[in-house]
Amino acid sequence: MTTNHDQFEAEQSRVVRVLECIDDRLDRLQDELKFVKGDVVSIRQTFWDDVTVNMEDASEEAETAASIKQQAELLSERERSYRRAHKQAKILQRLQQSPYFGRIDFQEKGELKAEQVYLGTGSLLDDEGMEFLIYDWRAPISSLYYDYPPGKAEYKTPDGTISGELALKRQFIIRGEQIKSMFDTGVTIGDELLKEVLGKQADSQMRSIVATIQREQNRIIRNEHSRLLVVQGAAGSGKTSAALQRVAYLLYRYRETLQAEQIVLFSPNPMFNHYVSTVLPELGEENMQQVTYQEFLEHRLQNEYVVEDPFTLLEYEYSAMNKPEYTARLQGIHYKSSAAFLAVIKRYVDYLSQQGLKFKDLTFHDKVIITGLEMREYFYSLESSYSVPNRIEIVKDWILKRLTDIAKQERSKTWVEDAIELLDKEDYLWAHQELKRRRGKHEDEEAFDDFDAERNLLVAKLVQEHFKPLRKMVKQLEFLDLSRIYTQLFEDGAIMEQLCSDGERPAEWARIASDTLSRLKGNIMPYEDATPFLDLQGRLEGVQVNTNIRHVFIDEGQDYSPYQYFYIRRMFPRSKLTVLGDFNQAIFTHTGMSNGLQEMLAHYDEHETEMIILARSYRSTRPIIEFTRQFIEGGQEIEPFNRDGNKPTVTYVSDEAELSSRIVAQISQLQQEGYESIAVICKTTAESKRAHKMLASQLSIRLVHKETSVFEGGAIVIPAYLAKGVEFDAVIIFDASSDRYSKNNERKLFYTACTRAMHELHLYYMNTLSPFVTEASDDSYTRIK
Ligand SMILES: Nc1ncnc2c1ncn2[C@@H]1O[C@H](COP(=O)(O)OP(=O)(O)OP(=O)(O)O)[C@@H](O)[C@H]1O
Repeated sequence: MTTNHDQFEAEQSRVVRVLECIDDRLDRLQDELKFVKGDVVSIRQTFWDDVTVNMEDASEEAETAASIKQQAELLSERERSYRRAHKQAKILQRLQQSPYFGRIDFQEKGELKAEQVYLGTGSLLDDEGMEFLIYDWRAPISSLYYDYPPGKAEYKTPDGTISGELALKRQFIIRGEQIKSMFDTGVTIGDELLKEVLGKQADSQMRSIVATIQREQNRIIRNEHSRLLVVQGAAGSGKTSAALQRVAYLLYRYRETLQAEQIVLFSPNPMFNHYVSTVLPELGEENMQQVTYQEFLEHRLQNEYVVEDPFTLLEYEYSAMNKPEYTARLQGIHYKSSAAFLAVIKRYVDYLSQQGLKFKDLTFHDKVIITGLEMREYFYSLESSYSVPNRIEIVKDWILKRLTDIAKQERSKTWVEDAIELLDKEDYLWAHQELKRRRGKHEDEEAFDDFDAERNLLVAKLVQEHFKPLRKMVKQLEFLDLSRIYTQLFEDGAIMEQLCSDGERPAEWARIASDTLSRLKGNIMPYEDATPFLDLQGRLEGVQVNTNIRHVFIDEGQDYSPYQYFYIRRMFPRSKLTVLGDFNQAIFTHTGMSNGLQEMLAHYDEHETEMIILARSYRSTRPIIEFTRQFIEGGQEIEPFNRDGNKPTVTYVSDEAELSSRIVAQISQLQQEGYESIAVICKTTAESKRAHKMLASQLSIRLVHKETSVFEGGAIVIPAYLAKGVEFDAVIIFDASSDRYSKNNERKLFYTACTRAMHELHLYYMNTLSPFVTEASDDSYTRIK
């Protein structure tokens, strides 16, 4: 009978054997790499030596081209081999650190014996190339490990479903050639390993979760059929983690056709980009593109406007309640983010198709040469059944042609005479040679009118140079006055009346309109106007969509409005979409995930859509989850992962001096207990600055602001909305008083802030405590006087 000890010994000696194989393979690969690298270098150095360059006649030219092509092909083949070998070496080096983390024994129906399947972060074949010593965690068979306890099980392959019996499921923690721990599990992925992983301290960068992916997370990762995959998950339920593993999975599954740069992740802020940037390289994959929605907008708006950042908008939402225009602005934000406003923009384009387009005057040397009015008349004289973008295209060609004529007339103007006098010798030389070239064969013959001909050439060139910027502008359709077209919607009440009935317009429309106009005066585009503005531009000029992108991921999906969803979908028409969010963390008052998503869902057939709910939360200890889930509606549904810890504390302080000394003492104590990442979370930037000023004189603490792009450990002060998506060993809520967090729109912000804590959560308040806490049960936290 085999004992546990025997099993351990057997596994241990297998680890040693596999590592020997890895070492051996790596040695050979290093030699190969050296060799191929040598090849590449020498081909590059002697590239031209081996090419016969001869341009005497057409056939020689063709031969030269063929010889260059041959050399280039050889070079790129060698470079490809190098990259392949390099990637393989990287995988082996990773496996050297820890060859595998799991084993399953699976007996396929009809087979006599169970196959032992060891799972790691890459695959490894034995020397004969017959048997897998390690399976990549993304291989079809590996999904058994994540999906089933021992017993009947099945997995999908591209050729169909394979069923059988799972006889054993074993987990390992292996470092180098040592098995540190090993246990057999009954349930899907045993709690033991997960507890161990989750009990660790926060890293300054996110970790990969391959060894402990949970069954419902695996559904997200391996989903292949949905065009729209929506994940609604509690705070800390592993949405971001699952999304990143999904990227790694897709890159593996479709490795022949899908590149990392064909995947885009919309992330909440630049710091988050840094936080998640190591997960994919750790798994041997390249990072996908990452972009914040604001960067995405700014890229499309080019230089015309700077887009107001969403954080400024949030600050406004949470701190400008007393301003006179507050209600109108909020209503405006809400309206401009809605599907109703999208419908207005569509109708506005129909309206503009008949009347109302604005064009800019074109000036040359401070003189108007083609008026906006002329362009408008020309536009509306065109066949009205043509689409607006088509007609704009025709107007563009018409303007360019007119510019050519105008340029010709300019040649006789005095400014040209003057400018010609100032030309360099090189210009004259150019004209001389150009003339010769144009004459071709008779180049030796000097004609008596050469002087005039050269001068004419110079004049034409000079005028052309002066018209270049203008032509460029026209080609970029800048003659269309988009700003005025957009503002007209707010200026001219009659248009809006025509576009939507009284009931459809928000009650405060007049104030929204005047507030919008005053905001659009500068070159800062309000956040809520940027998307409709760009959409309008696309509808008038023709959209330049991105068909290269195959997968778009939207993290913190609850913070995107219906209009933004629509716009993203339109910009990436060939892309599948994965949206991850938590409507309980919808901190922008104007959005609300269900709204935006419901609009989206309507655009997809049911069979193309999947919604997965993650109810289990892994980030925080059980006491923290039991405390925080009371702040939100339906919070009881959130299931804490069973990890013990201290109850959150709530401390009353009488004044700011006490607040600061208590927090300083708390941070020191946490540091003594070994916690490294400690965040003092504030409601706004203003509060963060104040808190930082108070604390920085007594201990080393950094202030995080919206431009911070690197996520580091240590003690920090951070506004709640920037802490989205990230986590800390310990969280201190700087001011949990009722005057900070009591209104409905502050509830989710408060919840988001508190759920950033992994191991410890401490709240401080002056005067009265936030009702979100007083409504929670007394025994879910410890009161400190
Ligand atoms: N299967 C898992 N195995 C190990 N750790 C996990 C697993 N799932 C989640 N975690 C851990 O739980 C924490 C929270 O995960 P993640 O940030 O992905 O959650 P989230 O749903 O995106 O959270 P939030 O919405 O609050 O930002 C991370 O530390 C992550 O490593």
